[in-house]
Amino acid sequence: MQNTNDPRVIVALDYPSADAALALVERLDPARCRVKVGKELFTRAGPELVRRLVDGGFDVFLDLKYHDIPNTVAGACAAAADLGVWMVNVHALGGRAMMEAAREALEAGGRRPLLIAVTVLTSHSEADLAEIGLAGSPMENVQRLAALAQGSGLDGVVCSPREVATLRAAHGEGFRLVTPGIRPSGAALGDQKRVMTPGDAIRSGSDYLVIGRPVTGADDPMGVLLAVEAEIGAVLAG
Ligand SMILES: O=c1ccn([C@@H]2O[C@H](COP(=O)(O)O)[C@@H](O)[C@H]2O)c(=O)[nH]1
Repeated sequence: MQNTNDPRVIVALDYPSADAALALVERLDPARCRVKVGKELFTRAGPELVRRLVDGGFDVFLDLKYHDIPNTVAGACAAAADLGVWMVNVHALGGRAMMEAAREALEAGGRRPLLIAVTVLTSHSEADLAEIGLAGSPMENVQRLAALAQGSGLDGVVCSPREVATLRAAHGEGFRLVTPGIRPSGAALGDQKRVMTPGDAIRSGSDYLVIGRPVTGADDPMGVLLAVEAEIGAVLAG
């Protein structure tokens, strides 16, 4: 079984209402997984739900991917910290000044959440990047943006599990690598393009695995979660 002091799975609560999210959350153990609130649920249910999850003992990753002028992002990060979240994120494409402003805003507060940056979305391929004017492979872009994020004082990045081994070698153990694009063997990819299985992601050195639809869209979400936990546990046990 995985180390319950530092659960590696972050369940993406991509639901259209607080009630739908809470129906799953009530079956989750905060000692065994973390939860992520993203744009859909936050826009529907707002800070009230985030507070409720925090009060329920969950480490909450507020995944709103802030990308705006530095002053605006700094204010948004301070507001996220006030909610008591465990982790908050920005887009690395917002640049150094924005990321530094976000970090400084969090350092000025009492309880400092982890601050990480999205590099290249896991739904993007090299062709998608070319279309928006970013030359090079996803790996090259992820490497460049991860270096910028670390240089701006951030705690880690969001990347696909496929880039984890390279980033781990470049940035060391303390730099958090958070990976969506997790698909248990045989699961539908949906819109994800750069994916790995839970076991392979852990083997590659991923710190935290973000898993949404394979769990939330399953007939038996808890069964899928237990299988993911067992797959991770087997890798961690060596
Ligand atoms: O590059 C990124 C950044 C964030 N996400 C988020 O992770 C989950 C993944 O959900 P699945 O259903 O397991 O695909 C989702 O909330 C995304 O907003 C990402 O997928 N890729």
